[in-house]
Amino acid sequence: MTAPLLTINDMSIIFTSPDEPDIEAVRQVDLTLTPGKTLALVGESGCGKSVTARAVLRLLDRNADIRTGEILFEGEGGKVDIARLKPDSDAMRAIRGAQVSMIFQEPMSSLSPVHTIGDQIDEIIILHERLTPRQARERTIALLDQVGVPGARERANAYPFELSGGLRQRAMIAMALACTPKLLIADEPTTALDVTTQAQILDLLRQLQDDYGMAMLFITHDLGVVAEIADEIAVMYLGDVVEQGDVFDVFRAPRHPYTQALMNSVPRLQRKAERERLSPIKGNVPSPKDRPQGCAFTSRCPFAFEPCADTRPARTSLPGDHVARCHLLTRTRAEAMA
Ligand SMILES: Nc1ncnc2c1ncn2[C@@H]1O[C@H](COP(=O)(O)OP(=O)(O)OP(=O)(O)O)[C@@H](O)[C@H]1O
Repeated sequence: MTAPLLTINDMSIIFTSPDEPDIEAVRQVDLTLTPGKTLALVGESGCGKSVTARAVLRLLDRNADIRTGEILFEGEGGKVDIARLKPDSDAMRAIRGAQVSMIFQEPMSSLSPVHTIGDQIDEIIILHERLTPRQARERTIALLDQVGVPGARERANAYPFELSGGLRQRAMIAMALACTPKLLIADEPTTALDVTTQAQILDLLRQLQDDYGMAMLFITHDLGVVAEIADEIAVMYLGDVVEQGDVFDVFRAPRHPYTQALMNSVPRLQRKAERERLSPIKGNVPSPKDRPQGCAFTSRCPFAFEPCADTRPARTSLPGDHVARCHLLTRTRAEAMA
């Protein structure tokens, strides 16, 4: 078995504000990322996916605090706990952008509008690898070519606004790969693209992962994308990872009512009968300020029973590496009512 590249243990992230109670946006999360594998982080808006990913790069807002836990990274200089590094330290800068990089839904959040894409990629290469400008440019052209930018040598001189959305996304991926990262974090990178371009970008990421052997943390709310790209899945709800495991195991037999509800709310085009039974999840995700003391999903769960509102379910191990947090896995409803 390949050794993990990044292990998050028991990580809780709190947002503080002078006039409001603290918000626990991420609660005791455990995740493992392995070289060559993709972990999809899934859940509705506001459940803590981006906060979890940004913690790995120490790119959290100033009012955030990693209150508990560790983020163990097998870096170039040996194992380091990212949770203990200062966000602006040299050690963190050596990891961010070089060993771990990130791509976003909106390429313009990482591309500068006033520099050519070639200049921007050259700059990163020169910063981290001490090549000459000429060598860096050759590397940039090779990267743009590898990510499928046609006419890479000429396109390197283009400004982002001169490229289509799909090409901009490819340029951002080239930039993220400039220092051959060990981990690529992808935050909804295909959400804003049309389906054809989305499929091409997913293919590209899979191909690059094969070429570079990097681990990937892929944030999405789209289970179709998970099926395309992921090896493992972690389902988040209101800051909790409620279920995680091998994609095949979780898709075949989801054990948490939230995962089940998410899957029932996705249309499967090839199965008309199932589409007719499509059921959206009732209600809305509560604000983290109103989080139930027990299971985060209690207020929307059709199976909630006596312990759910007050007692947080433990992580229950299921066959394989499948884990879920639900009282139904340890007690049946009938038992609890007896
Ligand atoms: N600076 C902040 N101060 C207070 N709360 C914050 C701050 N940043 C994020 N949060 C809260 O943390 C929670 C998790 O947010 P996060 O952005 O991780 O959700 P998400 O699952 O990535 O959602 P989306 O899919 O919409 O990006 C949300 O309730 C959000 O309001």
